[in-house]
Amino acid sequence: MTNNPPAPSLKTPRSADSLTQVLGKSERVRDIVEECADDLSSVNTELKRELQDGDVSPGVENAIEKSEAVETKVQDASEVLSAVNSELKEEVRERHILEAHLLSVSKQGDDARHASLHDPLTGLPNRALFSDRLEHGLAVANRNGLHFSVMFLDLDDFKMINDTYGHDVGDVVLQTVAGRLKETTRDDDTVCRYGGDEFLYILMGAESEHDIATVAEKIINAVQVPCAIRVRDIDISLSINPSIGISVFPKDGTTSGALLDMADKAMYRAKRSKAGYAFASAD
Ligand SMILES: Nc1nc2c(ncn2[C@@H]2O[C@H](COP(=O)(O)OP(=O)(O)OP(=O)(O)O)[C@@H](O)[C@H]2O)c(=O)[nH]1
Repeated sequence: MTNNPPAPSLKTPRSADSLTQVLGKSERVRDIVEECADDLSSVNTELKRELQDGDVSPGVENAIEKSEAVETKVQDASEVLSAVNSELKEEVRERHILEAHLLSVSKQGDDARHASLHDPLTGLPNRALFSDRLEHGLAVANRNGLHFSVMFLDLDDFKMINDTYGHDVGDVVLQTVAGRLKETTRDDDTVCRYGGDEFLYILMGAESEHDIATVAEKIINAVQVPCAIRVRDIDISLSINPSIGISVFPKDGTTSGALLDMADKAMYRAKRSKAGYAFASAD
């Protein structure tokens, strides 16, 4: 039987801060060693003067020689320590640069991830993130026998705002509406910008039509509040109504596609009837 050597364990490299602490300790040791070298040197100088002034025994002469040898060693050690500390200082400097670079790369990764999952105009989750959350919601609801609903919200006559006041004003309206939708969302829920003037909600937990309708009314009331916008130095107030279609899991569908499709159709019914919101129906 052959004994394989144990795999080398990978240790996390020391951080620049931790290396700085080591450097601090090493510099304190170097200071002490330097001090010892200076003390030894002055003692040895004194002893040598005594040696020149008078007779001393061979034993003392021997001791002085040894003491001078120790002085040389301590001085050498102090120089080596200084050189080691200089290298350590350079290491700390490089580690700082490396850490700053890693931080910036990691931030760029976070920013790119955030950008790929959020709508740049409103900051809301985008379609991709919504799909992910919807699939997750389906899995959780399936596993635990829970209910949830999907709301498809489309703004009424939004094109008219763009056509009348310009695209930039339309953008501000979309941002204002998005902010209000976010405010009416609970932590468990998700709201996303699906595209153009369309938004989607996942409403976890609400089971009865009455509860879901209450949330839909709350959303409509929030969106309907007139938007105060300054257009080319003139303050205007723009009102917009949403139409909401609602599908409920598992009654109206058990896949994301089916739930979105049912909510979309219900939204068009709500828009046609100007009812504000409508639940999906089998017809
Ligand atoms: N300002 C702005 N407009 C956008 C943006 N994305 C899409 N739109 C416009 O949003 C409008 C959406 O129009 P529709 O939903 O088809 O029409 P609508 O006027 O809302 O009519 P209904 O939905 O039938 O009530 C179009 O004019 C698009 O050009 C955007 O990011 N900013």
